[in-house]
Amino acid sequence: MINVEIKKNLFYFDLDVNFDLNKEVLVLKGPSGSGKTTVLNCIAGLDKPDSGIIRIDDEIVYSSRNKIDYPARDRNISYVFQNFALFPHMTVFENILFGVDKRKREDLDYVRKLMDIFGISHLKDRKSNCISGGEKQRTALARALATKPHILLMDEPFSSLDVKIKSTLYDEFLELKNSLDIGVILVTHDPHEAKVLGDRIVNIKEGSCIYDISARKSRLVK
Ligand SMILES: Nc1ncnc2c1ncn2[C@@H]1O[C@H](COP(=O)(O)OP(=O)(O)OP(=O)(O)O)[C@@H](O)[C@H]1O
Repeated sequence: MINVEIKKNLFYFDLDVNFDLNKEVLVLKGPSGSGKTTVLNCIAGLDKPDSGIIRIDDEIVYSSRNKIDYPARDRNISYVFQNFALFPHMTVFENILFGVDKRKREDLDYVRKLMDIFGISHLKDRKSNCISGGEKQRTALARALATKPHILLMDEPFSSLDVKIKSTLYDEFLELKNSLDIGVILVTHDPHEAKVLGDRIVNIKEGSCIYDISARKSRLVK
């Protein structure tokens, strides 16, 4: 589904990562400054590797050798940013509709369904700067899924939330992920979150991948 083999010179070390993603949740875990966000940005087309190749659904979206570099909008990827990046002057509904073809009735119905699933329908007309952290997280996730991406990138989306809200959102996220059948790359510092949500964990240390197959095993034996 996605294959990443990229190198990039960063300030203190070289990023050199190499992994595949299928329809699963792959967790990128590692200390602050180890290169996790840079990897997501390169996959999304918001940053550029120095060399390498990125394939999405068997299509090459980035290749240094062949000088291919698809813009972000053509990669069929959605991105949930750490601070959610909602448009504060827009309502919850307008935020989620952003990027959706509003002329298509089935797409509008899908947006309403997502709002139901995430329990935010009652906030439809509320400005997004007047909702709680957990509600912002749900809105950001609904917005990311509204465009029906093949890949979902999430950069520490739960980090600013309290423990109780986090565990509710973990359950909602896993339920939805199973029904959507998409690939997810989730960046986190939190070992518990990595274990609960990840099918597979890739640790990044100073720009290099260290694989950890234990997470997948522990999920399989449950
Ligand atoms: N455009 C850039 N060019 C060179 N170096 C960069 C660039 N952007 C970030 N860096 C450096 O690359 C390293 C990795 O940064 P990155 O934001 O990817 O780390 P991270 O693992 O996501 O960190 P955090 O968990 O704190 O968000 C840092 O040392 C940073 O200073």
